[in-house]
Amino acid sequence: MLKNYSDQDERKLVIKYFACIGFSATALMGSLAIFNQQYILFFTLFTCSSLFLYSWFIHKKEKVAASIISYTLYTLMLYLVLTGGAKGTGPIWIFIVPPVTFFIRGLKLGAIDSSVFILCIIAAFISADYFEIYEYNSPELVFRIILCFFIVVLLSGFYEFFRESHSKKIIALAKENETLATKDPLTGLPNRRYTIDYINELNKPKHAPLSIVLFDIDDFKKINDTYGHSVGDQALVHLASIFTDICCSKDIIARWGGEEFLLVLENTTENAAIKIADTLRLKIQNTAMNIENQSVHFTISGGVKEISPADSIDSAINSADNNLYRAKNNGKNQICC
Ligand SMILES: Nc1nc2c(ncn2[C@@H]2O[C@H](COP(=O)(O)OP(=O)(O)OP(=O)(O)O)[C@@H](O)[C@H]2O)c(=O)[nH]1
Repeated sequence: MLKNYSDQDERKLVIKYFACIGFSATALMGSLAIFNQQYILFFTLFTCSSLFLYSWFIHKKEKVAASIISYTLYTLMLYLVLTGGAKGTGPIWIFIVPPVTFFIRGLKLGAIDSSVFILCIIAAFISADYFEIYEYNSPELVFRIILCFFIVVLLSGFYEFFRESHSKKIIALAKENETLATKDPLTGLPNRRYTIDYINELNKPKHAPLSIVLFDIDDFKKINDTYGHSVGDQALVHLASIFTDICCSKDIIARWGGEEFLLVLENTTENAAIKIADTLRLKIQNTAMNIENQSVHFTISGGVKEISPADSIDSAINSADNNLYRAKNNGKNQICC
């Protein structure tokens, strides 16, 4: 049950933030346009403002919201370049495009959009002149605006590239830390800390009855003493793999510590848990491990306890431990409840 790490939530927030800014800015500029009796400009800004507002209300499909914001912005910018905007100041707004595009569309789509947008901007400047829509008096200024825009695209692209790679490194580190904190490094099974949290989470009426089985390998000290600690480690890995093979995907088998394993069974009564534990016990007894060309058989003992949502987890584990103790005292290789 590893967490799903991504920077998707941050990106959603940035999309909402841009939708809000886009709405406010275009609404304000629209008000100025109507004040200056520029009705076409007012209508264009009012339409853009509505689209920004609409994208703010899109909660689940953030890619759709990002596309609406981007394409609304591109269209508005092209319109401003083509018509000159208010008194020829239209083109200065195009510098908003690169950071917004890279922030909300990501590096790849941002780079594609920015490249296409530069070509469209050049075409818009040429068309404004060719179709006599607006006359830009200084070709040098137009050239410098385009050049400067290109530099801002490069800088925004670099920034997004470093931001994305840094974010990927942090996500990988967080995943690695979570694995280290929740898994036993030898067997790869969940560790005690993770399992306690898991049982607490699971101990709810909808999963009841919940049963646990605490297993302990019989006479494991002999394995270490006879073959050495590293063979003992291999034996633990061997037994862990038998446990995982037999358990259902919804059950969890954890390394509880040393040579102890804990099985957690949701919606399972004590009687059913005993049967499952006995199946595991027999499987382990009958599956030999090859150690130094000898077939070595292991046996396990287990203590079962059914937990109800009102029970404390600590006392349930203590009861399972007491039952395991009885299984050991009764001659090992058995399950007690
Ligand atoms: N190789 C290895 N041995 C471990 C590990 N953790 C615990 N052990 C060994 O497990 C053994 C447990 O010994 P005991 O508590 O005496 O239990 P036992 O020999 O299994 O006897 P019973 O529990 O009475 O059946 C000790 O020798 C520990 O060193 C581990 O991670 N690797």
